[in-house]
Amino acid sequence: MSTPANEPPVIELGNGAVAIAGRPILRGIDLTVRSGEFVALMGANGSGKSTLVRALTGLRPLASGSLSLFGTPFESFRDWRRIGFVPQRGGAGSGVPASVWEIVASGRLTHRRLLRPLGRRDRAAINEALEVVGLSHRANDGVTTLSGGQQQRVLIARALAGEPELFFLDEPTAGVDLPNQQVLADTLETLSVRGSTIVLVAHELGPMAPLIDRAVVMRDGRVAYDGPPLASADVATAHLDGHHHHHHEPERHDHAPHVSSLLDGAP
Ligand SMILES: Nc1ncnc2c1ncn2[C@@H]1O[C@H](COP(=O)(O)OP(=O)(O)OP(=O)(O)O)[C@@H](O)[C@H]1O
Repeated sequence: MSTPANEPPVIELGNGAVAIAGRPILRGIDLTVRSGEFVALMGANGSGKSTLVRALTGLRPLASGSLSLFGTPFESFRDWRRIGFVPQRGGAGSGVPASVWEIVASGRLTHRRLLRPLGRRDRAAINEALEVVGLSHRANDGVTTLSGGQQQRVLIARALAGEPELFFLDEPTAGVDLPNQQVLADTLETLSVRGSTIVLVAHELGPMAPLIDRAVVMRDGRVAYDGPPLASADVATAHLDGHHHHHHEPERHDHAPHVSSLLDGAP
């Protein structure tokens, strides 16, 4: 996924800080993500991963710092269809039992002109998204009749239907069984090979480990590590938690290995 040198970063956050109810949650965050990168955002519970994703998607305001998306300052950014967000599962499927197709179609709404029915192109995108996650045959079923892992795939299909260039996924494999994790990993690989930029919040990478270009490890609301994925991300977390009380200078790393070379078994 080589990027033309003149292309602006997809995400550029400088010295970002977030406070919730007056309490500092994130501090001094510098994060640059380039087009086509597959970044894993890791770290212990409560280290600030979800809060960072919310700040990057505008769901949580920055107390200070500068944020640009696709080279546009956040304040003037309007092109939200370029961004897909798969939230942490949790309540998905509770309440109104929408059908799988309806949930996925909701991800297409930003493309649709106001009050116009979905067009042929919209339907094609919705159906393709269902196919990618392997749920075409469940399109008309209520989401509540699906397993947790399948519901997670519905949420990914919803983001896919919008055909975004940048995907945020918050813990998509939490509580998902291994076969479903593998389907998720295959889906993300497809997206990555197509050139999508992916920011994945994950506690454990599991079958997604070989896809990652770069790991960003959060600790106490700061970036404790930014660099090539280590042999085991759990080692990274354990290492950082166990021995270091001061955060590391982030390690810059602009030449991420290609997904394909990782899959070929290169280091
Ligand atoms: N809405 C909120 N109100 C109060 N505190 C919050 C809120 N959201 C997050 N926090 C606090 O901010 C800190 C970071 O939380 P965050 O959810 O970003 O961490 P995380 O790394 O994503 O953890 P997890 O893996 O548990 O999702 C935690 O101390 C949490 O208690």
